[in-house]
Amino acid sequence: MPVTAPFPLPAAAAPHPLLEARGLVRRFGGLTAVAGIDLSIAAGELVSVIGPNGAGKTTAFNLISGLDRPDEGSICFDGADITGRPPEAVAVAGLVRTFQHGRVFANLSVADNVLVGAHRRLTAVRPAWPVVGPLAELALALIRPPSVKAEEAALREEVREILAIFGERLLPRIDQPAYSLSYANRRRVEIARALAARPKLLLLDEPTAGMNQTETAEMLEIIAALKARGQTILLIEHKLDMVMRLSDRVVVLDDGRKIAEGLPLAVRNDPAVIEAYLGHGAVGSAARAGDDAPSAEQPLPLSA
Ligand SMILES: Nc1ncnc2c1ncn2[C@@H]1O[C@H](COP(=O)(O)OP(=O)(O)OP(=O)(O)O)[C@@H](O)[C@H]1O
Repeated sequence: MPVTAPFPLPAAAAPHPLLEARGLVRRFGGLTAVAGIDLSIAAGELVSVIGPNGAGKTTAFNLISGLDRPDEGSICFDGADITGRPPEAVAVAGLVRTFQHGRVFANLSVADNVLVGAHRRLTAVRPAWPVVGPLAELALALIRPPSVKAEEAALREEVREILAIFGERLLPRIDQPAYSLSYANRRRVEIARALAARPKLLLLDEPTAGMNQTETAEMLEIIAALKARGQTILLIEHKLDMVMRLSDRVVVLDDGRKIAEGLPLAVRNDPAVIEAYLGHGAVGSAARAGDDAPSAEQPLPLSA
């Protein structure tokens, strides 16, 4: 499914890497969920984070996106220190995420859900006046002068372009409330909303969780097309086929630590990675059987 929308991507102002997290630590009581992780991503890269259940992937995402604060470590994004900053500020900086289980505004239409993502980009209806700004915004929203109407019309057109990325999945439902959508469509709407913010870095937390094979294949094509037009993406994904096909680089977490990082095939064949998924015995028996590692036809048994 081709990405037809030509809407522009924001340019990253910073020298590479776009994101650089160093020494991230997050403890929950006696449990260290993230135990000193470094993670970087350059503009235009697609990096996947994989690892067994409980490895610390979502916790790391929460730290990077401002949903949670690290106990130790620093996060630099596009040249600015965003460590411990709230999610709204991180999103304004250009780092936008989606969630493992998909979050949409159930009573808003598909179009309005996506428009919410573009809210920060409004200028005509959001005068940057101190103190009276919010009141002026309310007045402008009620009066709707031509400048506000023109901005809204342009954004609504952009929403259509973004929805077109998902083929016929969302466009015919543009005015339907999100609660009436299928699970897979709600997840697509969430990604569309993230794209409406024109993120410099898009964090996708298991975008195909709960999707069937056809839906997963479609999502793979969409992510590949986003990548092809230069979108920088950090992806958590359990489906290894997808990871292998999409990633420039793969980071493997286990027990809160980074145990491997590199090109997809190298990571897949890394004994430490195989061990993390299969345990010592499985690596031993694979070697005895003459296999160095699970092959592309015999993927690591990542959980769905
Ligand atoms: N808020 C929390 N309070 C206590 N423990 C937590 C909290 N959030 C995560 N954990 C624990 O931290 C560890 C890492 O969890 P996390 O969700 O980051 O793993 P994950 O790699 O994303 O797993 P999955 O693939 O199952 O989503 C787990 O042991 C989890 O139970």
